[in-house]
Amino acid sequence: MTSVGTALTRTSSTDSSAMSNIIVARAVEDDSASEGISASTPPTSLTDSGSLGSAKATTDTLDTIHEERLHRPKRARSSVSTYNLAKLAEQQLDTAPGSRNVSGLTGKTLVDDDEDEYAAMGSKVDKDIDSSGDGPSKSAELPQRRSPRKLQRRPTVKDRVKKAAGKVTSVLGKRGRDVVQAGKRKLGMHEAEADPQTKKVLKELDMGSKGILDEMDLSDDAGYLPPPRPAKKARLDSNVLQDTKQTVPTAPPLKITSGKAVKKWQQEGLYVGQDTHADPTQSGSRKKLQKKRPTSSASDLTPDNTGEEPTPRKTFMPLPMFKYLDSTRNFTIPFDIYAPSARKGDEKPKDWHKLNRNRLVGEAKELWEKAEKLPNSACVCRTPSEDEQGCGDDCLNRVMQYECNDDNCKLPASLCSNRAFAELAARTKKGRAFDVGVEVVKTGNRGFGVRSCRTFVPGQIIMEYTGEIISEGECQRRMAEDYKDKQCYYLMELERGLIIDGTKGSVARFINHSCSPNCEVRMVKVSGTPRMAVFAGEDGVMTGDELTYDYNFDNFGATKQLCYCGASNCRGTLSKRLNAAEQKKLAREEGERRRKAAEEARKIAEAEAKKNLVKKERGSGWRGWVAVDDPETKEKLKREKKEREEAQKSSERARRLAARMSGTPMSASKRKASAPLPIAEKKDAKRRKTVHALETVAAPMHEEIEVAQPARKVSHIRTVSTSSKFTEEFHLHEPEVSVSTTTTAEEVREETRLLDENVAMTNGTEEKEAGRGGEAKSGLSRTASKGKEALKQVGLAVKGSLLGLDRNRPALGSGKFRQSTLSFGKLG
Ligand SMILES: C[S@@+](CC[C@H](N)C(=O)[O-])C[C@H]1O[C@@H](n2cnc3c(N)ncnc32)[C@H](O)[C@@H]1O
Repeated sequence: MTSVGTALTRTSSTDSSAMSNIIVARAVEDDSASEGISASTPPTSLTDSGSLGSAKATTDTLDTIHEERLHRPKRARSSVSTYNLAKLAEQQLDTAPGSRNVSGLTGKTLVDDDEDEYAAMGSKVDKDIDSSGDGPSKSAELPQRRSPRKLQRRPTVKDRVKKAAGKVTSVLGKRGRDVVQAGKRKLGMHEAEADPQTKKVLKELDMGSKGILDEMDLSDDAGYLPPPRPAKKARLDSNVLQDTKQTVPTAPPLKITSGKAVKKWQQEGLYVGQDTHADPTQSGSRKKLQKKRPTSSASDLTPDNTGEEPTPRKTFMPLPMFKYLDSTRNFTIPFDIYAPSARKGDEKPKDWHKLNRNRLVGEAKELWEKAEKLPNSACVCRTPSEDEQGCGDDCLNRVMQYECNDDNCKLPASLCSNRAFAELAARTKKGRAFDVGVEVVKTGNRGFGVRSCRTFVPGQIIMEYTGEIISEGECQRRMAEDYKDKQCYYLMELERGLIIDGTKGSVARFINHSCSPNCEVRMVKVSGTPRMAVFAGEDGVMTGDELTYDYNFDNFGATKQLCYCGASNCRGTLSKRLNAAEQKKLAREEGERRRKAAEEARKIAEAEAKKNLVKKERGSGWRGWVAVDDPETKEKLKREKKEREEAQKSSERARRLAARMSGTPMSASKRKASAPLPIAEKKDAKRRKTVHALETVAAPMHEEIEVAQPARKVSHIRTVSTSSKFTEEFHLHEPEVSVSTTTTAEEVREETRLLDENVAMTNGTEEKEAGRGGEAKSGLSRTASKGKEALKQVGLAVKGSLLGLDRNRPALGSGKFRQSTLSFGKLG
């Protein structure tokens, strides 16, 4: 490629556009020259008609511009192949250097009248492309040879701007440096005149290797650089404002844009906030929405094209998607995003004939026609203030259950709030899911039901209850014959003895009953015709809620259907709502029933508490083992024991014991007659009975004086028995006490008293138990028999001994006594 020397300027950074933006400044001698050539940038593609017609366009009048505004110029598409313009320019320069124009191609623009030149250019291009081998020949794509008139392109916005300005501007930014500088000076962007040295540097900087210009970022630091160019739009605006005023004061105002497509940001969807300015109900036409919405741009605060206040862009987090929702974390989808919808495969109601309009059936027709015409109603509501609604609660039409319309209401529809059916008709006309707003779904235990797919404000109409309008007679017949085996009835009283049978009817027939409903059904006369509709209750309806109303069911049959509404105030059955007096009576009865139940519960609780108290007082009788190595504990135990002894001496029991020992036994019957035994004693008495039976065999003269004690840890120390004396020594560890039994009656008594409390001994099982104890067996058996013998001699009998050694530790002196009884008795 031949270098075009210093005259070439590169203004774009991309390869393709770099080539297409080449201009030959050599041909431009001064500012006036630039006027002549105006926007004669070589075509960047075959379809870039803007370039082709540019020369002609500059001569058009403003009138033409105005006309042309009706037709938007087509923009060049980047996908279309472009000429190798550098090469073309090179050839043109070589072949006709003297006749080059600013495009550097032919010395004339492509739309020059000289047809031969045009043809030559076409063949040149063809040849050039073919020979380059870059791809298929583009000759087929070349503009067809046509009259110069036809080749004129429509002026673009830029053209119009230039025209309006009257002189050439730097609209396209594709001028030689001189032209650009001249243009800048014209725009008041004065550049300091560079000295020759600076010019040289600039020249060098402008030149890249191989004659291709590099795009340079020349910072202001250099001192000789022009001030930064204002944004293109600003330049355009200032140009137009300046130049239009001066040169074409009569020109009609032109809408000037930068020519760039404005990025339109989505206003709804996953990544945008929820309360959009757009009404989602109107979202059918994308275009409409776009118009409604303020145009936003990348910045968060961007003034829109309409010149309104900047609209802050919503920066909410996106909705959680995919994996996040699969996790076990509970997540509630915001109501205005949540869009429940029946799924594929969900059960659908069968045998349902949809009927979206009321249909008069049988004699109902006659009744309807014969019926006295309803009197007309008219309201006199005043125009509401800004924060009010027209035709509110005191609207005469509303009170009379009439819907307002243009005949009976003076307010315009937009200000009247009593036009529910009109609103419904407008909303459902489109028939889209959101507008309809409900769907039929299967419930757990109440058959099908109706779910809301959107929100409804309190009192808003949701849907009409339609079906066959029948007479009361027909209703009875259907109940008795047609529906006798049915579980569900869809009959609703309309008025004047007419009934709507929704068996064939609208979706409203599927609405279930609730004792705490979120909707209500009301009759409204629309243009004199009574119609039923379901309205949102006083709390409104949220997306996903099941719609319910109170059936206030008149149950003629004997059996009442159970209600599964689950409300806290559920009446239990699908029955009639009670009036105030009935409710009062019911409440009274309910109160009484509750009071009785509470009394009963209190009694039971008291009895239970008593039982527990007795249990607690009685105790378990087992205290468990206590370690007595600690001297302090030992001391404490001794002290406690002494206190107990003191207390017992003066106790009733001690007196009785003393009485017995002194030979005045109390019979069991007498004892019974006296003060009742404490529970522990009762238990002991039972045990004594057993003991007594044994004793009867062994020592019939014996009188029991000892009772059983729970096992205690006892160390047997020594048994000494002589003919006159029976001594056994043992040590009781809990409570800490050393016991020495003696043969004397006094000593035995004393021991007995001590043992009464502390020592556990076996009765009757001693030999058996001891038999397993090896050494203990002989020793203890012997001791026992000797002891008994000795006691006999001193007038005492002993039944039982220090036996019942622990099987695992049979050695004498270290055994643990299990439950055992030591009985002493006086020989008769
Ligand atoms: C007008 S239909 C409602 C739609 C009905 N669930 C269906 O599947 O066609 C009335 C019937 O629904 C059932 N139903 C409605 N609400 C109910 C409730 N709260 N508890 C039990 N059954 C109910 C009863 O069988 C009743 O006769």
